[in-house]
Amino acid sequence: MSSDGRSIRRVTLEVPGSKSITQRALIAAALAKGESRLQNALLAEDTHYLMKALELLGAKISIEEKEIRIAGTGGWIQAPVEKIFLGNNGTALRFLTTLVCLGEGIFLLDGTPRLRERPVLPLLQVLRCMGVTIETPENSGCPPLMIKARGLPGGRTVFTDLDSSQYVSSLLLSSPYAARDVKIRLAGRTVSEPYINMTLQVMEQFGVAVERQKDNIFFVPAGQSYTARSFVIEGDYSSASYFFLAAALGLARVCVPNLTGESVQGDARFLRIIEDLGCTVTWRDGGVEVAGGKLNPGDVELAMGDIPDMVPSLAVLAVFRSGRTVITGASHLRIKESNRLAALAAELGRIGIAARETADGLIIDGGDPHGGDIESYDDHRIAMSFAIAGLAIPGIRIADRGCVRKSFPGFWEELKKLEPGTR
Ligand SMILES: O=C(O)C1=C[C@@H](OP(=O)(O)O)[C@@H](O)[C@H](O)C1
Ligand SMILES: C=C(OP(=O)(O)O)C(=O)O
Repeated sequence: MSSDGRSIRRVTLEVPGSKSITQRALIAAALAKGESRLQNALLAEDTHYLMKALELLGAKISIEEKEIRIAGTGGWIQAPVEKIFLGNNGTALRFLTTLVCLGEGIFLLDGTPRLRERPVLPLLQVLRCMGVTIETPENSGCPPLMIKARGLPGGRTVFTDLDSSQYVSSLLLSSPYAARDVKIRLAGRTVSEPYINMTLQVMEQFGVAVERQKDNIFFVPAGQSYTARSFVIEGDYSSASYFFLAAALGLARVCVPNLTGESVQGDARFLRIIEDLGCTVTWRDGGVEVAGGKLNPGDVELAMGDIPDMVPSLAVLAVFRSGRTVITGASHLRIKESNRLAALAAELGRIGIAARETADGLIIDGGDPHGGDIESYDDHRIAMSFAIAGLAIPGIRIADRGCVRKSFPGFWEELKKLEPGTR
């Protein structure tokens, strides 16, 4: 029953395979020798850019019956004549920056104007210290990158005060093929740490051992290689968060199949957050069911540094709570597909919600939202989170709906199941 006594219908909503696991599995499979098969992989703009790039680097990839088949390179990376264009795929840009170092020759990595604003400098500095020659012709520490590769030398490295975990994942993923052992130490602040754990898990699943000598020290022995395999990818928790949000707002009881409670995906924590805010979460039949509708009032503060992609979903949830929601630890949202802190503050303002950007997050006072035209900033997560607000408030229109193609091309189709009057 909803708070006004109406019974709430149950809706099953499907999400594609995890974007982050798919991209790691693609890298491991492309470096392995022999054929790997990825089932339930994400087929979306980001993964298409990565697959196209891996083909240019020598992997053979085909998609048959939704299964991705990859004949790996065995670590022999070829230098393409053309430049490698990655759209606005930050993960692929960072992962390939180290991977191309395994080859010999000149590699050019580039992307959209927004990708050209997304930093890679901390990773470039580490690779340069190892002896790799890398130029950023725009002299910005951002793409386009020109990498003159002669194999990855390896050695000891330190990353200090990370603004992206993707640099660490990048170095970890290619390190088994380095000339020497690689030892990585993380100093100071780390963000998005669950993604590093995910990298370690996928490496292990493809047969590579990484020694975690301390929480912040990783040792990858040289002379290892990935083993080609069949690999099943679990559902994407980031994509599922929009449907959990819909359940939290009382739009339906939402069941999402193909998710496990023991996932390595950090974004699974969004379920615990909404549980604490008053939702009920039940695990059944290999999936999860969320019921909500009555959110606990009062002020809350949430540190989101580990799960940055959940901030848009949480920000929209905050609109519908009475009380203040303070989001901290999220300054790295400024270097995502859009400057997500600025984008969220601006768009919440357009629907009548007081939201203020802070040095590392947002302060949002829940209230009485009204309709409005929402700018997407070519950012899938802004479009998808406000789309849920649009089901709860009349008169919300989302500009550039197509930007969801980056991670969830079927989003709007799936969302129709939540529209009033559909069964
Ligand atoms: O490694 C990954 O798959 C990702 C890491 C995170 O980025 P940062 O580590 O840059 O925060 C996350 O925001 C991104 O969507 C995917
Ligand atoms: C930040 C994201 O992706 P990427 O960094 O790979 O562009 C995202 O999907 O929210």
